[in-house]
Amino acid sequence: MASYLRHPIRRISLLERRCYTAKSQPFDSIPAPKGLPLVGTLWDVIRAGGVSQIHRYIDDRHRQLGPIFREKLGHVEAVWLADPALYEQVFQKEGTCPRPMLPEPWLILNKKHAYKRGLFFMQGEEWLRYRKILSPLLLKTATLHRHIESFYDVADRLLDKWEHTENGLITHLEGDLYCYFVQVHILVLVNWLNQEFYMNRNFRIIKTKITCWASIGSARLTLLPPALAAKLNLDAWRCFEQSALSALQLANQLTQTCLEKLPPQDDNNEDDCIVSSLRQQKMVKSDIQRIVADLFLAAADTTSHTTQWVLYLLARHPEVQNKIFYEIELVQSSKQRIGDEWQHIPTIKGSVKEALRLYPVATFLTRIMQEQCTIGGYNIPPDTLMLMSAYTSGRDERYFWNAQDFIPERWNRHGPSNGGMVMDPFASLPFGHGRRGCIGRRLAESQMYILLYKAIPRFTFQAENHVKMIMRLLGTVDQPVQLRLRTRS
Ligand code: HEM
Repeated sequence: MASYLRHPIRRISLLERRCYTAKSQPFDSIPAPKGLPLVGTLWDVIRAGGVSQIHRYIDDRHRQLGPIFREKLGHVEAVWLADPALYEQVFQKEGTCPRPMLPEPWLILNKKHAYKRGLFFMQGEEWLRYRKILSPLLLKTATLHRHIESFYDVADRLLDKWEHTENGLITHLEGDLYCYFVQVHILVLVNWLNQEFYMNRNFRIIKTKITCWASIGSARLTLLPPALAAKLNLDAWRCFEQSALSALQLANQLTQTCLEKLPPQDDNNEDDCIVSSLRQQKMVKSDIQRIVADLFLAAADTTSHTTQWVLYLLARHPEVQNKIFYEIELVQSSKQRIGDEWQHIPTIKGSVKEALRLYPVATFLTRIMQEQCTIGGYNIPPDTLMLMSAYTSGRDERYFWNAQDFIPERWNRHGPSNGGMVMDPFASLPFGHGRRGCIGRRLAESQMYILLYKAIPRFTFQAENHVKMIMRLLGTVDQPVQLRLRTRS
């Protein structure tokens, strides 16, 4: 907050917004920091705390250089944006098959090991074809509602486990949530979950280690040209390669096991789960496998880290927990219960939105412009990488009243006290936007709402420590969150 007040990001006037499209200055005139010969601004990054603090580093740059600047970080040159009007321009010009930035270490790895990957790694016509098949399946509410009872069941098991922790202290929140979200995604994707999986504690332990290695490995790689690191087989590359291969192997094994457990193809059973729907589309098994394996990887990390932030914020705000508790009581006492009450708790929805605004797991949205265009009044050549700084715009006072504070009510459109608390919702885009926006958004939101809907009536949460955000591929906590829970009487 203090840093914001000292150096507010320059405001973009209405006139300037209009001018963005009217005139175009050369690319080289985009503000840029002064760097040293050869190493550029590398020392600045290291001084600021390295790649794990990159969100803060970029935040400071925006205060210094404004809502648009260009900078080469490591081997990647990009134009950085922190303004909803500029985001809008990027999405307007992203084309029919938008190109996000694919992490280079993963591209090298895919090529080296001849891995064909899922939707996120696809481009052009191939991406468009699979996206058209997957979008309606993942957005279909029937797919979700079919599993509600099972979701409740998985949530109850996690909460039962928490109820029996010693002194009510949850010490492995990240691992517990990861396991929970893998289980609910298995239900949706392959409609199979049994005792064997609940018992597979190894999965959680292995995965926790893998996430950690993969993050450390690729974080170290981002300052090194990955192609060079791979060619020289440097320690950082080997670390990344080992952990990434283990993660892929695990996701593939899981998908393979799930495919084997699936009942034989039944033409009348198309809505049962995503995999059987894909089989209905006559998709070959190897394609189903790579797509579903990548969905597991994309789904479990993002939802578990976000839920960790939500629980942490709620634990710091007992008054919000109580508000949710009373909203749930109210909905449950209503005579018009229809079984989807979990969808109608405004403070749960607001809490998830606030956690994603303050701690967006996808801290930067990326697009590679395919044609020459004008953004922010500057000429942008084809193949320029645009990085949208979600962390910075989500905490900007111009778009959110008391932007540094956790205020779930600000998102309640029908509430009495939200007037003027969200000036521009486009400044917080935690699921991205446009044609390549997150395909799992509805699924992720529902699963997070259901867990909170089950948890808050049972417990109150209290945070035993303070955590900060660091980048480990995703925006996550710098140390394990220690939650103490008490059973509500
Ligand atoms: C809190 C949870 C989640 C967050 C914050 C999140 C965020 C994002 C973001 C920011 C993108 C890039 C969007 C863009 O560039 O415009 C994305 C893409 C994607 N997400 Fe999610 N996601 C979440 C959960 C999920 C889940 C549950 C799934 C799968 C079931 C999923 C699957 C994907 C896939 C496949 C893509 C690539 C889409 C494409 O390229 O067409 N995500 N997500």
